[in-house]
Amino acid sequence: MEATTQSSIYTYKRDNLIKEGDLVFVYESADSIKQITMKRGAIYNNKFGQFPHNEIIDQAEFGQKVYSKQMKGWVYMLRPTSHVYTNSLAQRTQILYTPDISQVLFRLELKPGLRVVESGTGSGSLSTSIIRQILPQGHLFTYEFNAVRAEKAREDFEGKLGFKGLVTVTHRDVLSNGFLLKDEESDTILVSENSIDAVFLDLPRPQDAVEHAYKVLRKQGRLCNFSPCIEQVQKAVEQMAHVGFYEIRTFETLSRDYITSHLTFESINKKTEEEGDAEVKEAGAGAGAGAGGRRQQKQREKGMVAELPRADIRGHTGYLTFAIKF
Ligand SMILES: C[S@@+](CC[C@H](N)C(=O)[O-])C[C@H]1O[C@@H](n2cnc3c(N)ncnc32)[C@H](O)[C@@H]1O
Repeated sequence: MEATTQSSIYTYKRDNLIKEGDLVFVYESADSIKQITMKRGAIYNNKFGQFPHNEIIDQAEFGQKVYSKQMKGWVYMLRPTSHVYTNSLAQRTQILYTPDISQVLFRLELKPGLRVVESGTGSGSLSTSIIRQILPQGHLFTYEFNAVRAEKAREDFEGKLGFKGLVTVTHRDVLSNGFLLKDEESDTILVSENSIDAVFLDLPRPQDAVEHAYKVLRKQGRLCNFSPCIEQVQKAVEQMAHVGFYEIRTFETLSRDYITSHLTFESINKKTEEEGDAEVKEAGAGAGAGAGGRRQQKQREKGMVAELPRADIRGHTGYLTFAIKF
């Protein structure tokens, strides 16, 4: 892919330097990642102090640690990726997360050049991953019946994410009106019967969208439905079989995260002496205070690295049902 002057969620810049207009993910900690667009004169503020954009633009690189003006702490300036975007977007609805998104991209066999239909758009979490998978020649047609969400998604995709020309957001109730689509201005047919490679559904009463999906899918096109409850799955599956889908299979994705932690022997020993208890203290991951951060760095060197399961494991999100049109 060509180098560009603006880094969007899909362009890969060979030049690693952060420029004005670049979308940057500010990593404060694993649980706090903020999106900012670099603008001369602007200042990013957090608990560590001020981060003037002027001191970052044309000076810092993606992946670099940047200290606040007051030297009270630091953040990492990260390049945009789908995973980080999903974990930092403005949530307007329930969203799909990486474990489910991975299954969807893989089992729908999405690849560059494909034409995909999605409904509802929601917060655009899945949409961004689909677009990244099918660019540069593919296209996503995404439908959302909430007018405000449709407009916000259009703004995000065409503005800060740099997806103009790769996605069409349509404000529509797809259960009543289906997916056939025409550009009224140019009178061009955008979505016709048998013209789509994959359809993804994430909306209430999916069974009422199944026939619409069948109509626009080409032969061997793939359908995926995401439903949080099994009763909805049963109705959708019944309808899929009824309209002529084959290879209908449902999956539930359960994923256990492990966190890489730096454990300090110093803290283990101190605790043992004080309490006779070998409790382990984490030296802390991610951003930290300036002097404190350097102290932690030294402790880390003396400690060990361990993989610990997250306490707050994400459980059931929903069921993914896949089917093929023959
Ligand atoms: C759970 S959200 C989708 C989240 C999305 N998959 C994501 O990852 O960000 C469901 C969306 O479907 C929309 N929706 C519900 N019924 C619809 C319909 N009949 N036609 C179009 N969109 C609909 C809702 O407004 C809502 O925004």
